[in-house]
Amino acid sequence: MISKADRIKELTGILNRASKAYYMQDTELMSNYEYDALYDELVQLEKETGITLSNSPTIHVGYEVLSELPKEEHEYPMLSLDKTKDVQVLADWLGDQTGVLSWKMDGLTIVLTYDNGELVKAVTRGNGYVGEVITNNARVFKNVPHRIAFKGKLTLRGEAVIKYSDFNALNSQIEDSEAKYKNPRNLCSGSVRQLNNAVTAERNVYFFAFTLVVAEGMDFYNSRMQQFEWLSSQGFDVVEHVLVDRENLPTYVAQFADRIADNDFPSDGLVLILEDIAYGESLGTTAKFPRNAIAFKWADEIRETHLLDVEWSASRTGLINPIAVFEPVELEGTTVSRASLHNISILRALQLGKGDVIQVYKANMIIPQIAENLTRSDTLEIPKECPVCGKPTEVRCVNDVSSLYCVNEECPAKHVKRFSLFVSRDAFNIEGMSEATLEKFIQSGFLREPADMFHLDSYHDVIVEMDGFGEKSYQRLMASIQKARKVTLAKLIYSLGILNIGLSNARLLCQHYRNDLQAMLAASTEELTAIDGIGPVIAGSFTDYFADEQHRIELKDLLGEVEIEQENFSEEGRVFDGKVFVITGSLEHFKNRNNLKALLEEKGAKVAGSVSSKTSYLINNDSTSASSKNKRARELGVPVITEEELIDMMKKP
Ligand SMILES: NC(=O)c1ccc[n+]([C@@H]2O[C@H](COP(=O)([O-])OP(=O)(O)OC[C@H]3O[C@@H](n4cnc5c(N)ncnc54)[C@H](O)[C@@H]3O)[C@@H](O)[C@H]2O)c1
Ligand SMILES: [Zn+2]
Repeated sequence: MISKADRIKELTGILNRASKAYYMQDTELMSNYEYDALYDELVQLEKETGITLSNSPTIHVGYEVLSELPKEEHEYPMLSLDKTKDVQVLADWLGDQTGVLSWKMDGLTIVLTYDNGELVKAVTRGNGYVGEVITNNARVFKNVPHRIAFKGKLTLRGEAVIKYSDFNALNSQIEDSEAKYKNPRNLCSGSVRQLNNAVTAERNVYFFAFTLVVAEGMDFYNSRMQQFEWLSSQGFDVVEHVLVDRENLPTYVAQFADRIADNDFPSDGLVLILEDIAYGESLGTTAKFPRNAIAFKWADEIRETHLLDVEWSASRTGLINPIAVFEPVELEGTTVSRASLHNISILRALQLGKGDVIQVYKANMIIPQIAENLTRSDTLEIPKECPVCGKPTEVRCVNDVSSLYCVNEECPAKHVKRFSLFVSRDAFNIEGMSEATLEKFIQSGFLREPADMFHLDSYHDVIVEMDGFGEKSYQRLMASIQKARKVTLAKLIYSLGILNIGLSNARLLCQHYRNDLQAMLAASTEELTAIDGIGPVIAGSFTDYFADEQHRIELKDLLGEVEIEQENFSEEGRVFDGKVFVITGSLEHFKNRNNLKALLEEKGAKVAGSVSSKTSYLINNDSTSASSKNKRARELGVPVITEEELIDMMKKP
């Protein structure tokens, strides 16, 4: 049995490592549930023994500020909040006072300062004493007023947050499943702490005020509610709130709870602050918490169940993720049977084994997690072999987080990227084949080389049983694969993912050889370099790729599956041979720039990114625009034409 003092030391270390990962590296060494439980244990031990180490997380707030952003000390230090999960404790805490109950928003806390009616400063909470200056970023938040009617000095605090809907929309545009953002809080933290505010502007960050710190010369009649009302009148969005007393508190808490599932703004609980400002301030603070406010965290609905298995899911970068599979349980209204275990560190901390009795819950009422392992058999083996390729795995430790990796360069799990290109719009254009689907097929061993794409029908029975699949979606996918069999040679070459061979280079090659693939493959690097537009690097990539016997076999297999569409490479169609175009501004006739570019290239033109003395035409529908391209074109005497004029030119022989 270790002594209490030793346990205090141990817990302080564990919690500090977890905080560092959580706040600074956007990773988690343990669930919030476990963090809070260990934290409570530490608080208890510190109370019993009277020992608090100088680096104890119970007396420090937030994260150390290590970014490249400028730092600034807060005029009024920002503390954390004491918490409870018990409505009764919350009611007792309020006693005979009235309080203001609001969402505890889950983003990044920011302090704004206005002077003479202007936003002059925005600083993050940081470690509570020193934060990062992000004034220019705050200016591009969706709803922060740049000017207000009040001319005195105003300091207020609030939470910068990103909506679930915006978070999901952004993630859906990221094809690479590992580059996706983990949650709106991580995304918000990254978006607000940018060095370039153009990035912040795109992320739709909202700011909700929750504390008025000072408003010079203003009298709020000692009321938090008055302060909130006044902030609204100045143009701020104030966190949604309601005035409560001990009697009606439980009803209001229940009403907030009912709305979590539909709330587009992420929250991780509620905050209760005393309505009486002066009385609240007279209570003072502890080392870490103000005494005039308290946070309420949702008492998670916890269910006991049995761990059936841990699945290991390999991904493109080689990372192998553990997923717990358990006997299905009802949680917050849905049936749950799986929960991510995140990484090896979390898995080891839980000492799992098949058949263990585990407690599961939904974090913030949304994401299934394992809270506790009651039986801790610790018999689970971490696979020594990759579930996909069978080659040895490796546990790697980065920033105190251990994760399992497949180190085999040839592991099919890593081929997802390659197949993503293969099915993309400019290549085989297989609609409905998402990266997630590719990953499943590759993991199951259905896709090893490109030609395999056309044999997926042999796995019909397995595919229709897969998660997210049914007979209907299977048929739809097969139909788009069938459709894709007809392809131009240029697209086929592009689809192979040869280094430096984009679609336009593949087109150049096909044009030059009039689609004669054998001649293309027989050409030497020197011969290819002689083609206009093909340099030694591109030529070298092409010949290197096909010097590999395996690549030639794969190409042959693929050719056996497809029908090459003949293209017209006759000189007549090439009305823009040797011309150089630059496109700027928005387009009306063509869907997008890539479309127009492809058409121009087909007609023999080159499309460049900037105007130079070599430019033949600048395409711009607004010839009066003050854009730099327009200006440069005028300086150089390059004709500026509209899309209409361009279309006319194409018609001419
Ligand atoms: N999983 C891990 O490894 C890990 C590590 C560290 C921390 N954590 C989690 O973070 C928590 C501690 O976080 P914290 O100290 O940053 O914040 P907190 O949970 O103590 O929350 C207090 C802060 O919430 C903000 N806030 C949001 N809405 C508000 C409102 N309406 N009114 C007033 N304040 C509002 C304020 O900035 C306030 O300071 C832990 O309980 C734990 O769950 C997890
Ligand atoms: Zn592998």
